[in-house]
Amino acid sequence: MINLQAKALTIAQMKEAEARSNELGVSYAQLMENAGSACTAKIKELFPKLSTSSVVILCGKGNNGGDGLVIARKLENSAADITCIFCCGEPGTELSQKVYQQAAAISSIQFLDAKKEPMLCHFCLNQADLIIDCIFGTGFHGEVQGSAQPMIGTANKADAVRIAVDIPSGMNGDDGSCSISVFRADHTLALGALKPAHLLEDTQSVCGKIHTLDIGMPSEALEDSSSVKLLKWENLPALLPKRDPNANKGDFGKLLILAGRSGMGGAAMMATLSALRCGCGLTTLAAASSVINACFPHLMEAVTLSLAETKDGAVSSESLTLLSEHLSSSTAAVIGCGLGHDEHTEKLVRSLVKETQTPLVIDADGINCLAGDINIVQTAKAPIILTPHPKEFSRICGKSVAEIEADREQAASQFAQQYSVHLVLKGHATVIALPDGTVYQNTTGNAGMAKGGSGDVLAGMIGSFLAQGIASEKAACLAVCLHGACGDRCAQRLSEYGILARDLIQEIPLLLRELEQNR
Ligand SMILES: NC(=O)C1=CN([C@@H]2O[C@H](COP(=O)(O)OP(=O)(O)OC[C@H]3O[C@@H](n4cnc5c(N)ncnc54)[C@H](OP(=O)(O)O)[C@@H]3O)[C@@H](O)[C@H]2O)[C@@H](O)CC1
Ligand SMILES: Nc1ncnc2c1ncn2[C@@H]1O[C@H](COP(=O)(O)OP(=O)(O)O)[C@@H](O)[C@H]1O
Ligand SMILES: [K+]
Repeated sequence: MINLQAKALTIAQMKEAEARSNELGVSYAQLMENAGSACTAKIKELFPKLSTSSVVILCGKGNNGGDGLVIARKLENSAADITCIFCCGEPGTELSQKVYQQAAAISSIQFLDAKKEPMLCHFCLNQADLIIDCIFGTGFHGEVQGSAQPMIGTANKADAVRIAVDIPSGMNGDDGSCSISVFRADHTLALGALKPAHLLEDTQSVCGKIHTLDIGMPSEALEDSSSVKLLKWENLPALLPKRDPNANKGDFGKLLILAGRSGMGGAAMMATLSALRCGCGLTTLAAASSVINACFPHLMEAVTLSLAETKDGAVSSESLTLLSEHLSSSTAAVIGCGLGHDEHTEKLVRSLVKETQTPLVIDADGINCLAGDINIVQTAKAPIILTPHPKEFSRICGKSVAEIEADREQAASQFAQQYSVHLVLKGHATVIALPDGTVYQNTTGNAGMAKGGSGDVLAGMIGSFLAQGIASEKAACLAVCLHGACGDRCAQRLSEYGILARDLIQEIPLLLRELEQNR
């Protein structure tokens, strides 16, 4: 697994991360102290008028309440007055009791109990300039009950800035479901990492603006979890191997690209040129004879293999033996870009996928040729990377495009695990899902790339890295993120409207140069 920071940690994973931090020497008490410090710094930044302001901190009896008590202590000299309201009785955990003792020693902090002095609590909330919500965090379940409920009600109506610590009280951190009574925040300070609820569209009006705060958890504690990992440009230098100075072309692999029916020569060319630009030793384009004739003058560095063509311009299944031979002497293959889909190509593709042991990237029509019975990928002998866009994915996974788009990571991961393939689900924030359940989400790329040809470029790039012996996971991550970065650079220069897929190919060597320098 490539070690990257997780996009979001579930509550269970967060608890694991806290336990690992503890094992690595950052104690629970230290984490709470750090959380209080990080929140205080962010609150000062978000609320510069603090020195003339009344601050109310709503505290629960768990550790979220403990965070509130640390914040009260740390804000002591910065605010005009500070009131802590215990909404569920006095602190109940060992940690929160300890920080309560420390806060209680400061005479300027007022402590109220919502059950015993409700009128005074409502009054303070109505007078407050800033309300900080520390009633419930990751330990919340069910519906808000008891005195917490009216406190949240008054806080939500008060003319104050509202800041929630970790999770707005009344919201479930995993699924974002909300109690009838939920604290409505202008800002939410996510401690250590985002929780899944922070990322949901439906919860944005409850969370307000979300800020993720570093609370000093060691990066190993956060990285080591199985949730979605963000793939960023900064991660790429480590994925690009150094080329051996003594190497020859045979050391950088042989890629076979089976692409291009008549009329789709552009796709074949695009995949071939991008493979060449990504450093493969020898790249062969196998395509319908009319495509080879048209492309040949533009592919000086590639080997071409002219295939028999049907009267409709498709690659004929007669080429099976020839292709099998070439495939067996290749170190990787890309199948599908502009290949077309008819009975000939289907027979050809299915036979190759069934027999070969050469690692495959299957794209576009290659995927369509398998859609009739996708179980073939499960029994295939070769490692397979599938690169569908959502519509192609819909044909092989049995879900509608809307269902896929509703949770792209989940849909991709389920498929990758079920069929034991690497799946690259393309589109905005391309998802890379591995058979072991690991999921990456790409952060590069833009809508300027939503044009015919961009996907062919990506297929060629993945194939090229794969042919050079880079493992499927790294080859897919490297190519996807680099491809998106090429799109971003091109958009800066040429606008999202004006970029062409061929511009992405020209950008590849420039960005590879930057990666080589940053390695
Ligand atoms: N662990 C660490 O190292 C660190 C943790 N940190 C902080 O701790 C937070 C998690 O703390 P936590 O686990 O104590 O849970 P928390 O959210 O405070 O609430 C639990 C309390 O609420 C109660 N309760 C729940 N639902 C209820 C309901 N519907 N109505 C009424 N009561 C209800 C529940 O009662 P019970 O379920 O036990 O009956 C229990 O008493 C986390 O979000 C972060 O802010 C940071 O400081 C960093 C270090
Ligand atoms: N809005 C977007 N943001 C980022 N990348 C995008 C966006 N739209 C498309 N792309 C990328 O462009 C490529 C388009 O591929 P695809 O849909 O297969 O097109 P084609 O096969 O016609 O080239 C994919 O790599 C995809 O991730
Ligand atoms: K909270």
